[in-house]
Amino acid sequence: MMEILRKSECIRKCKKSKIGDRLPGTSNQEIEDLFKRRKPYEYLQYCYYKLNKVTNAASAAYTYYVVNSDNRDAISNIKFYRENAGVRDTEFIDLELRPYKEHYIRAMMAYEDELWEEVVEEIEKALLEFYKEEERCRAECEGPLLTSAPLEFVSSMAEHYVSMIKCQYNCEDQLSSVFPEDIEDLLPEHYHYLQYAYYKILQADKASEAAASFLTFKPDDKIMMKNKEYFISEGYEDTHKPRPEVLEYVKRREEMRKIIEYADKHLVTTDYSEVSSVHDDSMDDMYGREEEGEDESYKPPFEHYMHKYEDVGLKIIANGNHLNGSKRFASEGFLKDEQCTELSYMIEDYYDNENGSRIISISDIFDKVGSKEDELELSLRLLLRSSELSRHYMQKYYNLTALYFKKTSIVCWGLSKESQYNKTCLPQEDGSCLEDISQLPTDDENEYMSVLYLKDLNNTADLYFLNQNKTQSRNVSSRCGRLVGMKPNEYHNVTIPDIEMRCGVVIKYTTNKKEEEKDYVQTLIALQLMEDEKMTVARKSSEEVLKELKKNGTVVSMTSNDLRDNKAFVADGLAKDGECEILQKLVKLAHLRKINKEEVDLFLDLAEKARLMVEKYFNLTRPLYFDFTHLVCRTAIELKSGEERDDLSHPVHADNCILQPDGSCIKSFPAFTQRDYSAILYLNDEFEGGEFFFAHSNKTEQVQVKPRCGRLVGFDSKEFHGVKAVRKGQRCALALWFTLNPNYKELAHVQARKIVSRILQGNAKKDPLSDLNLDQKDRELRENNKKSSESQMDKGKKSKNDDEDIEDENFSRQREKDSVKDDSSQSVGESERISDKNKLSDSDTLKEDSEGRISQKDESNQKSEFIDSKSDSDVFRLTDEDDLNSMQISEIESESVSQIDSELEVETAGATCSSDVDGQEMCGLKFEPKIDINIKVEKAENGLSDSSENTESPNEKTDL
Ligand SMILES: O=C(O)CCC(=O)C(=O)O
Ligand SMILES: [Fe+2]
Repeated sequence: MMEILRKSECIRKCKKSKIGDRLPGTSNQEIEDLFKRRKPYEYLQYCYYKLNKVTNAASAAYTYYVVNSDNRDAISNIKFYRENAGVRDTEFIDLELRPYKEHYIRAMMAYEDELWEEVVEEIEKALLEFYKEEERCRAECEGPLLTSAPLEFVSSMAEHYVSMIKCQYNCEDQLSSVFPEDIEDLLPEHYHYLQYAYYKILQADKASEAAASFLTFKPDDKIMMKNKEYFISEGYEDTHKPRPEVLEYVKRREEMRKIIEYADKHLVTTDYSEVSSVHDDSMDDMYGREEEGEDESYKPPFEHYMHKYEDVGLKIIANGNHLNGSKRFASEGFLKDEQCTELSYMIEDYYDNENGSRIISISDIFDKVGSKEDELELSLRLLLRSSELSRHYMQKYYNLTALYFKKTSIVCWGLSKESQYNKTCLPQEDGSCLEDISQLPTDDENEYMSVLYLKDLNNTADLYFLNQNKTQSRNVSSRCGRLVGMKPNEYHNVTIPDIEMRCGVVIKYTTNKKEEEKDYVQTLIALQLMEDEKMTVARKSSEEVLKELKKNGTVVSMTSNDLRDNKAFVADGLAKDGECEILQKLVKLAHLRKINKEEVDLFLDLAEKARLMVEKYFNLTRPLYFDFTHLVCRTAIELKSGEERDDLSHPVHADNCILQPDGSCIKSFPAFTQRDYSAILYLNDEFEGGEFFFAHSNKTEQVQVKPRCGRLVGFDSKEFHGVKAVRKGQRCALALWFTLNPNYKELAHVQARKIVSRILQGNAKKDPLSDLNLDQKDRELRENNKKSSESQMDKGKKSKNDDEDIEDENFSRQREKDSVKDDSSQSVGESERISDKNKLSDSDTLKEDSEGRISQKDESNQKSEFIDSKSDSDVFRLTDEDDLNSMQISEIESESVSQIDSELEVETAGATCSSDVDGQEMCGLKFEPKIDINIKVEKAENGLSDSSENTESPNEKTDL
């Protein structure tokens, strides 16, 4: 077969040099995805229903529900079949549940109950079935191939063969979907369980064999290596041998992998839009290229991690095979447009060096921060966050155990034209020039390098990678958020653009801790010190605000004790009725682009009060920062008379981790791990439903809180909670997420505060955002901002009683066992990426979180994914420049209240349809089995909306 692949490669080369590359073909991906999502069952259940075959319909509906448990129709259909069609629980059968899954699930349950014999029995059965299923899957790959373009015989064969192998290789991943999510390393996991269960039932020989089998899949697993030592020391060396089926399986996969790798390297069809071959070389390096000094031992771990990153928007667009060298890749999705702009601003006032490049180090930037207002500081923090994300990604991509920053800088080319005239300069990504490509440093095996581009330059300033002979190059264009990874000694050149500058964050990394960049670490420390200083000043004014709150009747009405020991509290009276009304209008008016400064000021003021309450109640020793703030109103869609809903508007989730089916919550990428505390300030109670509740890890309800104007619920972001559906009326709330990590400070918040303070002080400019980045203005603003935060704090004070001291006791009354977590080690930016795609394993959590981190252009999608589709939501956030700019308009237009009210009426009355994820309009829901709408309630087998412990709304009992 290898011979055929080689021949095919040869024919392609010939054709390509004469005729050019063939166009990319159409893919079956969409259809495959639909099947993966079990879409046909949705139709099937409807057809069965129409044919009056209710039990079959129920099973089809259930099969669909298993992987679409967020889907509104899937849920209401199950409910319908159970409650209206009398289908019993036992009759809901997952038609896709294969025996290997069933046994595996049973084994998991037995494991929970520590029934070791049963674990062994079930896992052994699961294994048998798994191998059978895997074989079946491979056999199915041998079907006909839908080729995209007519090929000659040899190439057809090669293409067919390779796609078959790829399909077969994929079988393991396909089978790894056991629950709705994939289980990574499902097959090895079997042996892990087996090893433990055999050990528990004192069959150490079998346990030792299972351990050896597991290690065949994962030879570096530390725990299992320890176990191995144990078994050997206990005299089970003889039995420490992998099972034959394991050896066979692993060997087969390795062979398949090699073929795929070869094919990817030599039979690749170029994607014109992303990576293109610039000048094709002659035929002479056609064979034996693998011997050309490329590191054959290197295998990018695409299989697991990299796919996970793709799911959250970090997508590999070219790997080493596409780029002429094994240790090169290009991925994208690392920065949003506005973040690129933000980072590009930072480098404007620096100078070029004699090469014509501009190299700005982290410490250069930090030096400027000292004398500037917050924006530069926040941009620097963004730089640190995105560098951290790049580091994290590089480490995973190259499968390294540790990777440290060695040199971090922003490098730009093209501001000065000098280098253009300097013919001896071969510009490099790190800002240096080579006279000759052979001058490249020799490989330092500890060193890696990445470039994160900040500009979209349409093929005018590409990076060219050369092959070992320097005869053939591949290029990657500069695009905002695109990351290129390489070894620093890779042969490459940069093209300098004609008119614009070409900028990227260039990082050199090292696997050697001793070489870690001091500047980077020192900058982090210095930023922290700055923070501490600022906080000392801020503390003073915060005491004032808290006093004021107390005086105005804000009370902590429920503490952790009243909230089933959740690390949480409820406070009342934080906002007055009039204030709640103003904020509700703000949501509507932002929508209509008519907001004014007082409203935004109030928004900021209340957000700040909420922040202080949380800080105070939890007795935090470190400051809390706004991570994300938004105002959201949900309007229920009218149901027909007789219709009821008992589902959830926000499914049970935690705000900073991903709730797993087993009740654990994974606090790691890609969750919003930086979020430490959450708070919701409610603005009204003229609606039905919409109760907030804390929940157990199994998603059942613990205790409810009924929203009302001025009521604040504050809690540790790790607490499980949810929101019941809004059945009637409109529910408005200000939702706030806080972080202890200043690197996640919300830039928009700082900017908005600045703009408002300027306007409030009568300094209004025509375009308040236009000069935010100018030094001089910044200095001026800094002063204003200081004053304004004080003035904001004083706002609304009528009389001041300095003798009245805050009773700290009430705030700190519920001092929790849990200490405040330090998340500063979390890699940044990660979560921002997630938001863009809503694709995590536990979609509930993501949906919640996703709202927080989206760029404006994504918002329409995001909103519709996130919201309860039986309600319509309006959102106001500070991240929209247009909204902030429109404050100017409202100053001039100055709306009358009656006008505003009539607009509101019109809007609310019209809000009876909502968009689903695909943007389709859905109106008038009926209780008939349906397809294509989303909502979330409990799994069918747990009983729908099984809310157990409803409590009354809380009483006011503790005085501030
Ligand atoms: O609106 C609420 O009461 C809570 C919302 C929430 O939990 C969230 O957005 O994460
Ligand atoms: Fe939440």
